[in-house]
Amino acid sequence: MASLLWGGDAGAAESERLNGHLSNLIYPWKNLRGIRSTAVPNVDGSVNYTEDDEEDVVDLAANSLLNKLIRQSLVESSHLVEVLQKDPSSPLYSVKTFEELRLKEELLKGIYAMGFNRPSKIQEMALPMMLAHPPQNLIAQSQSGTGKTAAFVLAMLSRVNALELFPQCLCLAPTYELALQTGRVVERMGKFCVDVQVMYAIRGNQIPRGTDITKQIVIGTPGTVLDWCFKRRLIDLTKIRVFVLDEADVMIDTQGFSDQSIRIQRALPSECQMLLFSATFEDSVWQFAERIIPDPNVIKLRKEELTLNNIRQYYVLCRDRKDKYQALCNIYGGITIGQAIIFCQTRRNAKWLTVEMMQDGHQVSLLSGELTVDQRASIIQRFRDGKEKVLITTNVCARGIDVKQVTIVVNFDLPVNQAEEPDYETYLHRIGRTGRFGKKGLAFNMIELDKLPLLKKIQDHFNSSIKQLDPEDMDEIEKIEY
Ligand SMILES: Nc1ncnc2c1ncn2[C@@H]1O[C@H](COP(=O)(O)OP(=O)(O)OP(=O)(O)O)[C@@H](O)[C@H]1O
Repeated sequence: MASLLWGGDAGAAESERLNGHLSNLIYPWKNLRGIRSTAVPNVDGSVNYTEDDEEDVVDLAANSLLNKLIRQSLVESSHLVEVLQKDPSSPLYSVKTFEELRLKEELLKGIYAMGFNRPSKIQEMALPMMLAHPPQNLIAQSQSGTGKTAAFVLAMLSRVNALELFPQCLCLAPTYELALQTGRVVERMGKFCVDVQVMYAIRGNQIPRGTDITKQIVIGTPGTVLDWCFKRRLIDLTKIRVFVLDEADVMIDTQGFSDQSIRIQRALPSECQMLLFSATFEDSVWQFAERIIPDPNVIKLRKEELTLNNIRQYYVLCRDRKDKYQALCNIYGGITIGQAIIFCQTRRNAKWLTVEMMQDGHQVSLLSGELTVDQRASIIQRFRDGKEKVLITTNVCARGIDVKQVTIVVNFDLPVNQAEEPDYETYLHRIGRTGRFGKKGLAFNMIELDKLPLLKKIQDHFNSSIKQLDPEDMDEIEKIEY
């Protein structure tokens, strides 16, 4: 199957250029929220940076892309899938194999070529609903990595008619890069569906006026899709059979996207199948989902809860950051550390610490918000491969990054919110583990005396004990095991 931005070799070349763009990880996320660009420490420990005390803003779209780039396999869950049917009296089907879905031969081949043996938990329930006749609408929510994209790509590919040369499936994504990622899944899964083609309705894809779009699947961002449908009349929405709204939680976070998506949805024919996916399900997502998906079935897979139960937590009282660093060195000298993640509240502290540690000969890498998503992905990959033993980071890494292999987490600064109150959720995300893995861990909090009340609040909030550690008492440090 081919993917074209617009027909002919020129289109293919352009597609390649955009895809290449993505793999070279050169995305200007840093500019999205007005964050200044600063340099990363050099290998020799020297550093050229503009010092800033900025905290990294968590960018949902960037995080989502990062998750996709670093994901290595399906995220399993021990929870049951919850299903809410539009018509509770109709039978509920679930499948344990892809064969049961009676897919086209070439599609089944594509699925197996991707290495999928059986449907994921959410796919077991979602696929029969999505492929049912007559088509059913669906709202599905499950954590990132549980197989949602693969599910709706399968639905789109199974519903297109390759012989009809006009857009039949329309998928909205919150960013250009996320649209390209979904397109890649369509290309891989549809590898043997030779006559099915994808087109990207994204900024920068200039289509001459009067062009007849012959590709069956269009993936794009709401603004450009709106433009192509209403202003330029390149897409006839009345012919769309499957409408997918992906990453709804990220979508509603971007101003204007909800309204644009709703405008597009309103112009679709009533028999068009409408599907909405989201990794999280706050009330705002739910309200949006209900506005845009009529008569939906709903599927939810709850996320594994994080717990502090298996984590031994310590705190060390320090005078200033130099003192914190000294305490860190003592801990480092006293216990055998495999790999550790150290969290700092500001980029400035993270950079300072990186330089100090490098100068002391540690293998350290720095992950912070000024890096492009691709650079972040490659730093995380290197860390996972054990190329660096310590990852120093800001809040940009607190969530969504799988730190299973890391047994030591250091809060070089306690996470606080803008009101200077403890940020409990971030604390939990930094050091918590899913109880299911039952893995043990150690957490060290470096705090100045005036931050002690914050620590106390964290302790009370989680009803867990955080023990004081004397950084000078090497005997005590050496007794710590994990
Ligand atoms: N049935 C399956 N068997 C094995 N691997 C699968 C299966 N379904 C999906 N995967 C793989 O698991 C990973 C996560 O799947 P997918 O991207 O579809 O999840 P997602 O829920 O859409 O995540 P996100 O919300 O981040 O997009 C991908 O690498 C995908 O190729």
